Amino acid sequence: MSATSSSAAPLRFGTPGDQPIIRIGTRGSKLAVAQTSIVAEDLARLTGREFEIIKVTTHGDVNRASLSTLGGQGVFATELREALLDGEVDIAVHSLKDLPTAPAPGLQLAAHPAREDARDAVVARDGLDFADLPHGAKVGTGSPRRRAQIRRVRPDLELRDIRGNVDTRIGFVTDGELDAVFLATAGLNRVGRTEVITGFLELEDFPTAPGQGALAIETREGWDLEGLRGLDDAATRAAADAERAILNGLDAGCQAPVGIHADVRDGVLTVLARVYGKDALAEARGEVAIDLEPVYEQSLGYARGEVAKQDYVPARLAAELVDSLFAQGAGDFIGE
Ligand SMILES: NCc1[nH]cc(CCC(=O)O)c1CC(=O)O
Repeated sequence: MSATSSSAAPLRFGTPGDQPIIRIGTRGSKLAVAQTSIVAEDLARLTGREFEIIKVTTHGDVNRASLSTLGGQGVFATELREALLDGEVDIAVHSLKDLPTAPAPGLQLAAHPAREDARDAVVARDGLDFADLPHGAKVGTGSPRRRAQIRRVRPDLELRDIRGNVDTRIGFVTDGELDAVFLATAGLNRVGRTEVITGFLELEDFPTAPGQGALAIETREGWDLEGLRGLDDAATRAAADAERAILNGLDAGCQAPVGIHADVRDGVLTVLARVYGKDALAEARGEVAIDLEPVYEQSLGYARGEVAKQDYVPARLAAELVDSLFAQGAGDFIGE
């Protein structure tokens, strides 16, 4: 049984009708509730139904240990998935980057809304951009990927392992303890804190975590809702599938020192993947023309194991890149 709680004033969206309210599960953090509210508003508009947000407390929220010691894998997703399977909620909204790549039996990834900005943001004192940080500045991040990327370009910076929600991390800078922290731009935008951003880490040098900036709408397998597909963005889905197929192919979790970013522009899927070792780097990039129309149906079949890797363009490109990364020693870096 997962811990669910509803606040005094229920969070409802849409107009009450004859049909039952649809319950949307989410983590209780400000970011989770903010992004789930955006989804609920869109769903109300697309389906004409009424929705209520149910907060589910997850292991990742209760345990305040550093994510690197927690191990990462699914700490935020497991209880939400249990609530879905138990029928306590009908829909779960996840940050895609926190969702394990292994398929969850009995559940389906029903939609990926259009992705937000995938870049990491710099939040620094005095409006400083990354390049302006003085020699030896104290910077905080709990992410092994961000640590590796920063170490490569600015070995002079003093790295501190921090974690906590968006407000906590911004607080390290505003209270003067650190010179800068790094957060997902998407999260800052969704909670309405865009104004704290003092710079961006561009994806070319700082490819982010697979799925960063994207959301996943999960439901019980076979559960369908008229209009739900209207929320799905084919380009986001293709990019997300490619990124997650690489993570899965590397046998790496969301805490691995891996940066992967894919996007679709003008009918071309471009994927960049980097695996960071102590002193070395494995990099692979690829491009392929993609027809987004069939991606939706194919992607659902691919998730169920009914569409083979070699028949699904994003997965095929991902498999090629994984081979190349392993040939460059990525397997050793992941274990380091
Ligand atoms: N690991 C926590 C987490 N999960 C999703 C986001 C941001 C929103 C997103 O990437 O969609 C964050 C915070 C962060 O990394 O700054």
